[in-house]
Amino acid sequence: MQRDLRLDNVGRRYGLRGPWVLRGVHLTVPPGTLIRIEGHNGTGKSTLLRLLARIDAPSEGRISGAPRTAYVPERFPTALPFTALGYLTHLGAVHGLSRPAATRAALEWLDRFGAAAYARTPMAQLSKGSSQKVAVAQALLAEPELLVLDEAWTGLDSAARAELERAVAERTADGTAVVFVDHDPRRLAGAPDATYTVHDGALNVRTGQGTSPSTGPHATVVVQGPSGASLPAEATRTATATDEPTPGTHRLTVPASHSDVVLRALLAAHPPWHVVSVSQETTAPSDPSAPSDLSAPSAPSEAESRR
Ligand SMILES: Nc1ncnc2c1ncn2[C@@H]1O[C@H](COP(=O)(O)OP(=O)(O)OP(=O)(O)O)[C@@H](O)[C@H]1O
Repeated sequence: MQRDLRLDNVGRRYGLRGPWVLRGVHLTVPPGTLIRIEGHNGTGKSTLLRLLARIDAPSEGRISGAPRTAYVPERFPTALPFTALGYLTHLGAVHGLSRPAATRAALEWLDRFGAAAYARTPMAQLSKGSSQKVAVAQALLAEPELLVLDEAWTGLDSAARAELERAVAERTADGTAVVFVDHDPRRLAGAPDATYTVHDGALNVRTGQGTSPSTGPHATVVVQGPSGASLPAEATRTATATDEPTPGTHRLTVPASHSDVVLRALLAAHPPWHVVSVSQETTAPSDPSAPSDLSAPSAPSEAESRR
């Protein structure tokens, strides 16, 4: 099965004679990549994400590839006749988990997002924030190959926002492709492999945001390993830069939102790597003016919500 999702010359308009919302869109989403989509209101970001999630079809052009996909829509339907746990368990079963495994996974995700107390609350009675946690949990539960997040952070409290950033970092390190839209430019700053802008119906790659992103908070992790050992693949894949200042001592620059995942990979290696220091820079990695010690990645700050 082809796991790369590919859009070739894709166009979408609503209605036979409606204006083109998107036209001539070419995009390939390889496994393990993190892609940010930005653009002004109403430019077609959600339209593009619905096409990527394959819940909408293009009016012209072709979409190929069939990764197992999970999607968090901009507006999650809450009036469902289930409890939060019942809904997630049902979806887990749809995704092929046994019922006990689905229940276990559902409870784990609700717990990670601080919503375990609402497991048995009917969906229709959940607050906006709690139902957003269910929306996010249903997508992560599926362990997808492609995760499509349409403003999934909106409505979450700061702990849950940080948890979702961690979950994205874990998924991409595991080979899941993640495509997201978020109104906060600081969301996963420095982490995306590519950023695209939707403008006038076209999708343009934003220059200066290639495989070595230079914006956003980064952490510098210094580790020492067994002599001659290579860094774990998960760590090198996530790092935006690595070097070996002295033999056996490696320095990795990683997006702050991904530092947990890198540390876990280093500590779980056989034999484990020795972590000498972790420090966070709150500005671009090239700016040496603001380093500060860090034992755990800080929660991202949130721009004022549009809604
Ligand atoms: N189901 C639909 N039927 C008709 N028009 C639609 C439909 N969905 C979107 N549109 C129109 O397509 C255009 C792009 O909408 P879309 O929601 O994709 O933009 P967006 O960039 O995600 O906007 P926002 O940032 O406000 O969420 C808008 O003009 C919108 O009115």
